[in-house]
Amino acid sequence: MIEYKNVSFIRDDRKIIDNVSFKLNSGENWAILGPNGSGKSTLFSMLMAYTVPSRGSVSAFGTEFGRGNWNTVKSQIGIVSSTMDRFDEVLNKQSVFDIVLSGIKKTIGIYDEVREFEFEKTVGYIKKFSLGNLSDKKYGNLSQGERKKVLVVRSLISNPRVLILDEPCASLDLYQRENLLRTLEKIDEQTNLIYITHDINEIMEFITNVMLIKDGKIYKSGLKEDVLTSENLSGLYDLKVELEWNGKRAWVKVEE
Ligand SMILES: Nc1ncnc2c1ncn2[C@@H]1O[C@H](COP(=O)(O)OP(=O)(O)OP(=O)(O)O)[C@@H](O)[C@H]1O
Repeated sequence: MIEYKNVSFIRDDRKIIDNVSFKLNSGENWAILGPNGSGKSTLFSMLMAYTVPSRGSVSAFGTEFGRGNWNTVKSQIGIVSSTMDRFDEVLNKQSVFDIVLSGIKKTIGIYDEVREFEFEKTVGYIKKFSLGNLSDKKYGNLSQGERKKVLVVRSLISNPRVLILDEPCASLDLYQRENLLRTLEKIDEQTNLIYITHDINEIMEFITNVMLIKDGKIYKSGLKEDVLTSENLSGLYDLKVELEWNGKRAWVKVEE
């Protein structure tokens, strides 16, 4: 579905992304881990054309970036990241229902006539993702966790083939984090996730593959069980850590 071939992104003679090759196949959900500034957001912002590779090629759904209509590709990719924060002023005044509905229209705000099937689809998504109690509330009055959830559902309503979640649980308390993770569990299999995080504990059962990025390079990548090991994480963070599994989720202990 998505393929990066020998991709580099160079700024001021610095290789921010260094010769990355990566393939996301249908049915896979990837978690992306790496130290601050390792290039995680830059790597995947290429899919939204926020960043253009300096070398190599990026393809999605059979179209190579720069050689086909990337707007058609982008219409099949959703993203929830802090880049949405710049729309807060507009979003704050809107109801949760309208924000979810605007995901069908792919606009910030509703400007066109709403057709009945669009209204019904929104009702369905509000119900499926348990947003009924918030539906009439203004976005500006929601908690951080509720806001993130609304933005995720807004992205999902356009049935993206790939959804990029860039640190969706950052700054959420434990309760709100778990609530958001439960929401992600309800996502259809047709949507493949790219889940960027700093927290190993957020890597849920639905994550099938993991990529570890260090200094713009892939440090390790593959099946979750193979990549998430004490040895790999110790090397990734230059810190002696021990990974423990509690059933289906893992967490790390830093060794003294
Ligand atoms: N357009 C650009 N021009 C110059 N430097 C850039 C550009 N885009 C990203 N960088 C730099 O590239 C590095 C990687 O940034 P990026 O945000 O991708 O890292 P990250 O792994 O997502 O970090 P974090 O975990 O802190 O969010 C940073 O040092 C950043 O300042």
